[in-house]
Amino acid sequence: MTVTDRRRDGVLVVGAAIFRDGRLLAARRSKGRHRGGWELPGGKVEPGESALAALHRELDEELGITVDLGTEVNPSPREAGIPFGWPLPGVGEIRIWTASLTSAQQPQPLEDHDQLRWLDLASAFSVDWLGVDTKIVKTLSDDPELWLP
Ligand SMILES: Nc1nc2c([nH]c(=O)n2[C@H]2C[C@H](O)[C@@H](COP(=O)(O)OP(=O)(O)OP(=O)(O)O)O2)c(=O)[nH]1
Repeated sequence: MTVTDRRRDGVLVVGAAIFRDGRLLAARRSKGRHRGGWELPGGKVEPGESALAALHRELDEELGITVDLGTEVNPSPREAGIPFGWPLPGVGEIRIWTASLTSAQQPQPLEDHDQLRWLDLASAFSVDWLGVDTKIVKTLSDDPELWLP
């Protein structure tokens, strides 16, 4: 897979929609401005780092897991109007990929999170997602294949 490290102004954040047995992994932030909000795990791309390298690094640091990445989850062209990821107002943008665990691993909230939860489609909106994540999860919920047990 070829991934361009295009970016608009501001910080580039990357995240993973990790599915296991038809459930999506949600993580609750334990500190900072977004404390208590639920997100897709990931973090900021560091200078000189590729987006995908950053994503694998963040998942290892935050959850102690290794993943296989699937496809990028993009906003609908109508909503985005441009071929970038999801706008993070005042921050930059976030790009999201679907992912699966490479083996039978148990993600742990090692840093940045205090709770993890696996959500099926029926409970996908039962947590208080950060603003843009609500839209991302809505897009994910439109693809029933991801949620097959
Ligand atoms: N990781 C992640 N961040 C998100 C999501 N949705 C969302 O608005 N954000 C925002 C919150 C933060 O402003 C920014 C990500 O910063 P971060 O704090 O996770 O990144 P990091 O671990 O590299 O940061 P740092 O504490 O080392 O500075 O993006 C999401 O689904 N996942």
